[in-house]
Amino acid sequence: MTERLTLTRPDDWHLHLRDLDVLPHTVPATARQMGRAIIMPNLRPPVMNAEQALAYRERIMAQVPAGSRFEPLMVLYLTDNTTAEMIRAAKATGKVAAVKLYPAGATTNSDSGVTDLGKLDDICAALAECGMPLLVHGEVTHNHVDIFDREKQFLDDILVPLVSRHPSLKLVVEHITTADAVAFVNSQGANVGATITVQHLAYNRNHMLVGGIRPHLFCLPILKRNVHQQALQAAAISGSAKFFLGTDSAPHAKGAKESACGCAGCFTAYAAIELYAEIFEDLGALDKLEAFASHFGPDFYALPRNTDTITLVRENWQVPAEMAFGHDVIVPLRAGETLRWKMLTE
Ligand SMILES: NC(=O)N[C@@H](CC(=O)O)C(=O)O
Ligand SMILES: [Zn+2]
Ligand SMILES: [Zn+2]
Repeated sequence: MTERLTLTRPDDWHLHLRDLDVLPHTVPATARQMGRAIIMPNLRPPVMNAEQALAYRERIMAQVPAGSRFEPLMVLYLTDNTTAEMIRAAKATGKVAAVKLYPAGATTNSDSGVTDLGKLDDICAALAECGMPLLVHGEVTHNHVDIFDREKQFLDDILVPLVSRHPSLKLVVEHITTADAVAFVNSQGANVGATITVQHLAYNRNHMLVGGIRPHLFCLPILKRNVHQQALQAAAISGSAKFFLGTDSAPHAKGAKESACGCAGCFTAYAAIELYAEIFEDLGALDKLEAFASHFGPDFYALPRNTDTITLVRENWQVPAEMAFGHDVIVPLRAGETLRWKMLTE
């Protein structure tokens, strides 16, 4: 049995740090493990232009612990008013790595998102020209489409035509949740990839709904049936460079989750690599973890792989029931449970 595992330092290609008083908690949690992270722009108001991205980056950098070389990779939030010129200006800063498409109303703080996805052609052309990836929250938002079918419908209605109009566009289907998304990504060239979260690998909708409703497992896109979970697991351990680590760690205060109308999002950043290690080990594929966590993401983004390493040791430890979160508390994924891997801190 492997007792100790040394990996190239991983990166998180999908992360929510939020802002202001919670940054002193969210930034160190990720900076301890990850070399870089793609910082999601769904603040209120969102990060819509280069200037806002640089200002947000400064607020993040102010909370990076001394000695850490953590680098936040900033992202612009597409709205109906984003122009190709704004994309080029963001690229020119050298600090903005990607652009995020949230269909309006699809998820947390997405009300300023794009309302007419048919009008994205100029933006996609500018992105393809800059070599900047388009990151998508891939769900349609129509009332008549069942919440469990929204990802598949987005693939069929939006992404298939989009990639055929922009064959060289780099596209990341974020936090994929279905066998359909795995098949879509596999059917495309090397310019189309996907992130896979801890929660979508570890759980299916039964875990969330059988025996009582578990609000801390509620995230978007929502957990699907077990056959989809199995397809995601197979993709993650397949060794295909199209699938890489993106936690979608999305903290919401305890009261906002344990509520009559609870927020979507799971907090996993505190032990992201340990959580993935446990899943990969359970799937008999610990040897596939390093490429998924540390190689395929930078390769896709055309960035160098990290040159330092982290070490995990087999050691049981109990996840706290709650963690500090600004003036509030947060309930982490797997609160109160025992994890079996622990990252050594230098
Ligand atoms: N994934 C989630 O359930 N929530 C994310 C938004 C997102 O990534 O869709 C959040 O910002 O809370
Ligand atoms: Zn999303
Ligand atoms: Zn997210």
